[in-house]
Amino acid sequence: MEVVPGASELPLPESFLEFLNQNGLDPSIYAASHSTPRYIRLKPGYKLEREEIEDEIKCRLEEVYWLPDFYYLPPDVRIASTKAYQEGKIYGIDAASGAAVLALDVSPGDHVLDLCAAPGAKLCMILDLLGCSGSVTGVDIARHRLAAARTMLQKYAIGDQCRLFVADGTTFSLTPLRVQSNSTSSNTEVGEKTEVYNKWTPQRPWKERKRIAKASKTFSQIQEPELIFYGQHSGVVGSSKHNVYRKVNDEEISQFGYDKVLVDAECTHDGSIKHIQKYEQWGWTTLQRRVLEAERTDDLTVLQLKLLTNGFRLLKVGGSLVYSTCSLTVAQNEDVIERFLSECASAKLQEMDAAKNWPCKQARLANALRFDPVTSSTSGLFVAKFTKLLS
Ligand SMILES: C[S@@+](CC[C@H](N)C(=O)[O-])C[C@H]1O[C@@H](n2cnc3c(N)ncnc32)[C@H](O)[C@@H]1O
Repeated sequence: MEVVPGASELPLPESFLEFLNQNGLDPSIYAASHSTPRYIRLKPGYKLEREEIEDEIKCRLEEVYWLPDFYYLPPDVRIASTKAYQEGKIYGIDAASGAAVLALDVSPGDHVLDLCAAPGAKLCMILDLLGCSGSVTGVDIARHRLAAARTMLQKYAIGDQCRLFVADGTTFSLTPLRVQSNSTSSNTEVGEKTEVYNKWTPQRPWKERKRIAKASKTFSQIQEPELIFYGQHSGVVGSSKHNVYRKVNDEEISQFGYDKVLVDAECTHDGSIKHIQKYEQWGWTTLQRRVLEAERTDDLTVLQLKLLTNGFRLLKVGGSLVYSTCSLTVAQNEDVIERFLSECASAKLQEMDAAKNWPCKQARLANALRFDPVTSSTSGLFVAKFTKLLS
């Protein structure tokens, strides 16, 4: 496949330039990609170690003026081999991703759902913002990716209030464990032995390991979300399986659903030039096949709408949902949102209080925002926030 040194000064393959063209995106938005800084976030409590960390990585950590606890470094600085990273004092996370999490406005005590959680950078930030009450439920359809998120929780020692489910976010239906339901829709049989969750341990009994191995091969046949991690204060320990997997009706969800939901949807990743550049090694034909084919992008917009709709269904009245993608196409963002708003009368696009001084652009819809490398010096990201009205 011919690779054209386009207006972006990056060797972008012809098919990607064509994809940009078809979606009305100017390749020059990537012109600044080589100089886009590397961003890190300091784990709360480690601010005083900033100088020590600077000595180790041999450069200054410059504060991101519009995003608390975020710093930027020259793009070529590597952090993976540093002690600060290995000891879990710093996270590598793009500032635009940080903005999407900040837009959620997480408060201590919130019950938060992260519907496309893996590999977990935003999940970690949500947990850091949560304080010591409330819970976070992370869901992802890709088991190996969610297992990587679990490793991150352990590395940063922040999993105490978190539970992770391998599940399809378009049908996931479990509410946070605060539901005090009078529901008669109990599915516990009279006399059924009540199994209660004990402290989570990575050692799974043989029978369960066998079931997991089978399940990971045939996800499409699994009906039930698979709990692959839960922290001591996630609400799971001491709860019965019946309670964790209890089905609740929509009326109960409007009262006891999640306070905040993040739908960081699967997308073509075209806003993240670092992701696209990985195809230089994987092969540009793989990019064509996996990302750009029209059939795949059509399926994606259907998936995005389903994820958004289901995430919103699980939100309680008065709660907030943030929808983000690292695509800059209108089809995966504004079009999905417009369709969703036309189908869901209780959804209202909301202004993002945190966004007052963010260096981003207004999207085609009022209150929705776009980050791109040229305007924001970040990776590309689309962010919109909704609130749930009483219907
Ligand atoms: C953009 S990534 C999420 C990144 C993540 N929020 C983070 O900050 O690390 C999109 C994720 O959606 C997941 N995904 C795709 N289809 C899904 C579905 N039907 N249900 C749940 N997750 C899905 C993918 O496995 C992928 O991990």
